[in-house]
Amino acid sequence: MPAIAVEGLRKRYGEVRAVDGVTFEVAHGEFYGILGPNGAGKTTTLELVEGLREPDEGSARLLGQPSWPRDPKLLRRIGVQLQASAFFEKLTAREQIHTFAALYGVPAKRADEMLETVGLTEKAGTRDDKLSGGQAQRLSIACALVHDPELVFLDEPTTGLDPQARRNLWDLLRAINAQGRTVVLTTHYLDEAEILCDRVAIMDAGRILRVGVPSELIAELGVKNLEDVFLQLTGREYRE
Ligand SMILES: Nc1ncnc2c1ncn2[C@@H]1O[C@H](COP(=O)(O)OP(=O)(O)OP(=O)(O)O)[C@@H](O)[C@H]1O
Repeated sequence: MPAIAVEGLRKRYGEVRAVDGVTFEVAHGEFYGILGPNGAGKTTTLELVEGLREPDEGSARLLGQPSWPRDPKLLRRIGVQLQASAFFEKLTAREQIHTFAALYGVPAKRADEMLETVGLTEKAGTRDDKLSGGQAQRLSIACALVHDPELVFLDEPTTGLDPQARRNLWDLLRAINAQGRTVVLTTHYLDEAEILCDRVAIMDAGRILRVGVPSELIAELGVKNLEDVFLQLTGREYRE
């Protein structure tokens, strides 16, 4: 049984087919990337898969269970990185993660360990609005991991970070995956997907154009990188 099985997902917003018949599977322990330009439908796909939105059609199963309608027992087993804007207001980094831990019934000690894992122990007493972009991203990842989920979903985790902060976050994401967790991320950085992901699904206009191992896709199409793969598949230059 795959960790994630998605079948025929569709979601429309008025005339816009944000997700237009998406099917894919993710194996246990896989690092899977959903990539595509702005507006491709990555975020909507992820929200449907996570069970945060109701699909118009199709279904997603996580660890063998349907993600919609939501089931608290299943939610306990998945971690969703929320945007920093979803933090509780005016709390310090430590207070944020302790609050998440308390909601999940996780001991405070575990919350402190997660702060250490993401390298934020020194910033534990800093209020969320005083953290840098990279620190806030790491705190949101720590909050998503505090209850030790088997599946981790990250929506554009490195957007807006400087190159060094991006690399640090890549190390953290690799470590999370190396612990045996299944990781799904969306990104519009093709270089990031090429470096991190075991397999990628390339999305455009609500559809998955191709799924594969980055190096195999590049070799198959006889091109240099994933940007060229996108160009070959769509006939358009990839623009962030
Ligand atoms: N709540 C909404 N109401 C109306 N239209 C929406 C809504 N959410 C997304 N859309 C539209 O659906 C399409 C897909 O959006 P989505 O955010 O899923 O793409 P994305 O690939 O994640 O893009 P980005 O990288 O910009 O976040 C876009 O055309 C977007 O404008």
